[in-house]
This record gives sequence, structure tokens and C-alpha cells, in this order.
Amino acid sequence: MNEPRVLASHGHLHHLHHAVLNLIPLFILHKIYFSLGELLLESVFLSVDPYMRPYSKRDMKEGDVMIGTQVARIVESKNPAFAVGTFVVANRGWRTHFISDGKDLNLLPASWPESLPKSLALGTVGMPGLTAYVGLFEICKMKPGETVLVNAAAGAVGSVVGQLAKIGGCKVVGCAGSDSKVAYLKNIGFDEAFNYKTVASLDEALRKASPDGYDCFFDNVGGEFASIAINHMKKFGRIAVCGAISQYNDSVPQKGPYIQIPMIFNELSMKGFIVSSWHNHREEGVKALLKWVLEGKLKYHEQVTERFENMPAAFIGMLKGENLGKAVVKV
Ligand SMILES: NC(=O)C1=CN([C@@H]2O[C@H](COP(=O)(O)OP(=O)(O)OC[C@H]3O[C@@H](n4cnc5c(N)ncnc54)[C@H](OP(=O)(O)O)[C@@H]3O)[C@@H](O)[C@H]2O)C=CC1
Ligand SMILES: CCCCCC(=O)/C=C/[C@H]1[C@H](O)CC(=O)[C@@H]1CCCCCCC(=O)O
Repeated sequence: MNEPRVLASHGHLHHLHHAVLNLIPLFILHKIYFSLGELLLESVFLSVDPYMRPYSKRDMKEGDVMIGTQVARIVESKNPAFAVGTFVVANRGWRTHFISDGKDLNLLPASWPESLPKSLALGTVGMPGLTAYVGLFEICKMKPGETVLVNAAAGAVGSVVGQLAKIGGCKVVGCAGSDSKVAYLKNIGFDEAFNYKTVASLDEALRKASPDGYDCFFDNVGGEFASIAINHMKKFGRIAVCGAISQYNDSVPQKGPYIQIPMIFNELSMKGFIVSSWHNHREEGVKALLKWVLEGKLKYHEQVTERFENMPAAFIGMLKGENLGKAVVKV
């Protein structure tokens, strides 16, 4: 898509304020750029996700449109396959409006009930929920009766990990960065939860929460926490390396303790994964997540920031731990 089609993007926000962008007459722009087979969409909810930090640091230069996904509504259609008013998930970055030929859009599941916020397609019933699903069932190969550990547990991925582990018949231990997050974890069914920022010793807290150790460790954080947790794994334990948020802001790579000795002694398996590589599990995963949400077995919380111009604040806030559940922006 050519740059003139960008109606608003965070890369340009220094120069063009959102309020001004909204005044650009849409009919002029789409008369010029909007062709047969194309759709004009408006973002309704945008996602802020941790991956935006490492990927933008590595791949982007100043002035680029910030990467990201949105739930968007079709406002004009010159494509008979897409009706005006349809909601889709798109991967078009931080934009209020965009044009698509429809090939890069994912429709919300047909069974999506009116009662459910469409923003869940960016969270519990979207990419983060699928990450929990794939990480637990395919990477950790979690079995009933096992003990599962998850960090960043009150966030978008972690809160689903804990609840799926309970649905799967496991004991679940989680940690998070505030007492109110810990209370939330207990509320949604975690067996044990602690505040990793205030415990006197992470080692002690992990031992106390599960004296026999952990079969599965769903690691969202990496760094120091992961280095300590690896020593609490049971024989043949499995570690899903999902994220390393404690390292995303580092300009100098951290030097950690080395992991070979506990891996060998306990014959551990450790596997990194990117959920988009598991797209063949997408349909089954979304269906299962939606079903559990509708049955009340999978609870969700969203941290909703109002207005597009607050995207940077929502993103920085999420990296600082201000979100409970999935951080989204409502345009
Ligand atoms: N591999 C994959 O395909 C995917 C990986 N991920 C990864 O999963 C992880 C969680 O993502 P997501 O659920 O969307 O985000 P969250 O909703 O969990 O938000 C991020 C949370 O991380 C915690 N955090 C921030 N900095 C630190 C730190 N230094 N140490 C410990 N915790 C920290 C904060 O919670 P707190 O208050 O508890 O500190 C914050 O709320 C990320 O690492 C992300 O990159 C996500 C999606 C897909
Ligand atoms: C060291 C980096 C670890 C990042 C882990 C993470 O959070 C991965 C998230 C991916 C998720 O599985 C699905 C995605 O789309 C995330 C990667 C996004 C890549 C952005 C590519 C740029 C673009 O959209 O143009």
C-alpha cells in the first residue's frame, strides 16, 4: 500500500495531530485512492503488545508506521465479498483508517456473540490467547495432575495460561508485579500466586509455592526470574520460552547464569516458539477459547485506554506493568 493511503500513523504523529487527521475529508482520499475490489476500514480497537519493542528496535527507523494489529470495521466496500459493517482483525499498524484488498484480513468467527467485546479478538480469543493455548498444549505438552508455573501471569498471555492449566487439571502457580494483580490471580483460580517485586527471595517463593517443583514453566519474562526458576524444575520438566520482556529494553545484553547444568541433571526440554508459526492450530484454538469464555471457564480482563492519540501512553504503560489483562486502545 502506498504511503498516501495512510490516514494516520504514529510515526507521523509528531507532525500531524490525530484531531487534524480526522478533519481530512475521507471522501476526497477514497475517491482518489480507493479502487474496485478494495475496502476502506476504520480501526475500532488497537492492540499494544510487548513484541512491538524488540521488533521495532530491530527493524524500524524513525518515521516508519508503528507495527501492530487492530479490530477494524469496514466503512466502504468496493469488494462484493465484504459487506460494510463487518468487523475484521487486521495487521496494519498504528492507523485510524486504511485501505485493503481483503486478502490480509481475518474475519471474526461467525459464532462471535453480540454480548462479547470485539476487542477480545486481540486478547483472550486472539493472538495472546492462542499463544497460551499453543505454549501449554503443544510446547509444554501439559498433562492433568502436573504443576505449571507462569510469570507475567496477570497479563494477556499469562492470565490465559493459568486458567487453561486449571481447565486441563493442573496445579498452577503464577507471579505478577503488584498485590492487586496477585489478588486477581487468586480470583481467577490460580492455586498459588506471589508478587515477584516484594518477596524477600524468588528462590524461596518458588519453593514455598510448590515444594516438589514444576513440571511445566511458561516463561514470559526471561532474565533473572527464568534463571532461578530453572533450578525448580522437576525431572523431565518442559519450559516454553514464550517471551523475555525483562530483556526487551536492554541496550547491553544481560549476562546470566548458564543453564546447562540444571538442564542436564533434570533432563529438561526448553523450546522457544512464535505463535504465528502454529497457524494450523489457529482455527481449533480460537474455537476452544471462545467456547471456554462463553461457558464462563475462561475469565478475561481488559485494560482499555481511550483514544488513538494515547497509543504511546498505553504501550509504555503496558511495558511498565500498568495493565491488568490485555492492554488495548479504543479509538
Ligand atoms: N512467542 C510468542 O508467539 C508470543 C510471545 N509473547 C510474549 O509473552 C509475554 C507476555 O505478553 P503479553 O501477555 O501480551 O503482555 P502482558 O499483558 O503480560 O503485559 C506485559 C507485562 O509484563 C510484565 N513485565 C514488564 N516488565 C517486566 C520485567 N522486567 N520483569 C517481569 N515482568 C515484567 C508486566 O507485568 P507485571 O506487573 O507482572 O510486572 C506487564 O504487565 C511477552 O514477553 C511477549 O513478548 C506474546 C505473544 C506471542
Ligand atoms: C525477542 C523477541 C520475542 C518476541 C516474542 C513475541 O512477543 C512474539 C510475538 C509474535 C506473535 O507470536 C505473533 C506476532 O505477530 C508477533 C511478532 C510480530 C512481528 C512483527 C512483524 C512486523 C510487522 O507486523 O510488520
